[in-house]
Amino acid sequence: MTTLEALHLAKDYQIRGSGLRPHILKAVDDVSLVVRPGESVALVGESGSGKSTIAKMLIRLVDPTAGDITLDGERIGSGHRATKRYRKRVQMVFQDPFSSLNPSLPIRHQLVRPLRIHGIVRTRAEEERELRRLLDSVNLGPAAEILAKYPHELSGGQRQRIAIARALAPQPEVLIADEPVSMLDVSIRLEILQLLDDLKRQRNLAVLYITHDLATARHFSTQIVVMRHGRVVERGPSSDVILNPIHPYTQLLVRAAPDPHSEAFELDPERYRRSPDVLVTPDDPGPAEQGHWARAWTDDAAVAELLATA
Ligand SMILES: Nc1ncnc2c1ncn2[C@@H]1O[C@H](COP(=O)(O)OP(=O)(O)OP(=O)(O)O)[C@@H](O)[C@H]1O
Repeated sequence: MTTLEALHLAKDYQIRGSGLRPHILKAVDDVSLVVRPGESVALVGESGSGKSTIAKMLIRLVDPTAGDITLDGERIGSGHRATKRYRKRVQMVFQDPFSSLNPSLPIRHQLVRPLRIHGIVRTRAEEERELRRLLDSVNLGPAAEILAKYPHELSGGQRQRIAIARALAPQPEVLIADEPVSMLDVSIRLEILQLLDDLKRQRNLAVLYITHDLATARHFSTQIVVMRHGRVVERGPSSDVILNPIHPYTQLLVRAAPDPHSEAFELDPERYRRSPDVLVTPDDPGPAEQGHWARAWTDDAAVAELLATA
């Protein structure tokens, strides 16, 4: 199985404001991290700290200004073939299940394409078997019914399960999940996170979990990496970072979230269900106000489809 490593990654953007001289924004500045098989690393930090830019570099949507990305110690080559080989091994689940699926294609089509393109299936019989296996793995069924539906006929949670199934179709070894539940109704967030956790165990996946939510970061990840203004300010085993934060910024994040010694941080599912807002941090305005979080690149179903198929 595969270890994904980012070494001294950096991304600069040139910013041109009206009346201002162009300047360089260091969106990501010298970030290194390792995600090992069967392990989940949570990347946390407030809006604009550079988390999504790291995801975009790791999935090869954006070229780093500096630094390296390696799989099992090997650098990633450039060009279409190398990118396709890489994306077979490293897949991504997007934030917004309402726009990451192509609205004009039935679910069958959206799952079959990555299976065929990455050579997972060759015959019709294999196709049917693999489609059912994929739907089973995300707890969706009956298969014939789901496969015939269009995205608008599914709930947000069902769509995110399909998006996860599509990411799993190439049989990746690394999964990057960028705020995978923040657009979903609070009542189903835990289910989807539990599903990702189960899949991680069953498939020995290396998972990078990007989130604002310290409680789920602690519960679902072995390590937490805290980012601020493009840099890592603290990292360590999840419980250590949450219960004994060292950097003042991490202390601030933890203070702004529910009491780390409280049940909420233990992520008791019963309590979560009874008071669904208990895990909503100040950075997380809730599904109704999250429109602005849906960035153009995650909004674009074509990008999500491209990642699964090329
Ligand atoms: N294409 C771009 N051009 C210019 N600046 C960009 C671009 N993409 C991101 N940025 C800037 O880079 C910084 C990091 O953005 P990024 O989206 O990575 O943060 P984030 O931590 O993922 O935030 P959020 O949690 O809100 O998604 C921000 O200041 C953002 O405005």
